[in-house]
Amino acid sequence: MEKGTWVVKKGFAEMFKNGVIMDVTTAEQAKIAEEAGAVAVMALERVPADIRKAGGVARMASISKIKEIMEAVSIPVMAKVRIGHIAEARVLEALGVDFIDESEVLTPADDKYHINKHDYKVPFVCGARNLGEALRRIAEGAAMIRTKGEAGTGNIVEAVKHMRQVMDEIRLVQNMPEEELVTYAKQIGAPVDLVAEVKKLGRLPVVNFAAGGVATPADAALMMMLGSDGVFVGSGIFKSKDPKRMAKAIVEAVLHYDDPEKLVKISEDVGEAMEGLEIDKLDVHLQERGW
Ligand SMILES: O=C(CO)[C@H](O)[C@H](O)COP(=O)(O)O
Repeated sequence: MEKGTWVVKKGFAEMFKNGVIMDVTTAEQAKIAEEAGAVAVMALERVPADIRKAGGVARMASISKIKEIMEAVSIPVMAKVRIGHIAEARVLEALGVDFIDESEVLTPADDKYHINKHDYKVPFVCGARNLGEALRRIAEGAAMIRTKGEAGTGNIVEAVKHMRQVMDEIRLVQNMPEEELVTYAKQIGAPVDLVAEVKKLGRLPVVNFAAGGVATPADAALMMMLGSDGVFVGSGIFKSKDPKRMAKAIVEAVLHYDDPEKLVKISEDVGEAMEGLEIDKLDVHLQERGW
């Protein structure tokens, strides 16, 4: 099958279903993620909790860092670019990463436009807080969506809010009479053909993962219970007391989210979770980036 077609990009994303994608900043962390059963890793300079602490401008990771991670593992390697940074995206595509995350966790490069992702052979994942935002990203060519949550906080409340919002809107569209679709599409700023596809499928046309704030196995299970296709975790693993155990437990929790007895076992002895932050006390809300 020809590389870079819509079918291949979307199908590749579907292979991550029911899995955990872990942010990693070194080869050593990438190996921990792979051994824990992560379906992919996301190479970046710092996990979101440290990006938050450091402040300043957060950019695509250095080439040497991404290469180090690509050489360390055999699972797919994703990497982040700044919103709208078409040059960072071309660099990552040429480098041969498996997936690009056009991410609000990095400082946006363009305050109006996202990347035209149809123009690339490499698939993209993008963040969204509601159905309109998710469908705008898909219209631009995103082959995978992740709800944004509030990355780096260890606080699951925003991830829950965004997943519930997307799921509520999908249910609304499913029950909507055909004649209301055009007006609704206009209201949420989404192409009407994609709104019609959501109505037909009863879900987004691409996989939808949860991200931002997952800090315990129960948080990961919660996102699956709410209808997520899988989970991204960064700070929740590598800012916990015992990343190896936490990583394994989160992978297990995603697989067995509907089995409370198993979740008891999985949640035992994971060590201390990362410290959490209250959303109203934050200086920066990363989720507000993207349009
Ligand atoms: O940025 C991401 C996806 O693009 C991260 O994978 C995710 O949001 C991590 O958040 P956290 O550090 O809160 O787990």
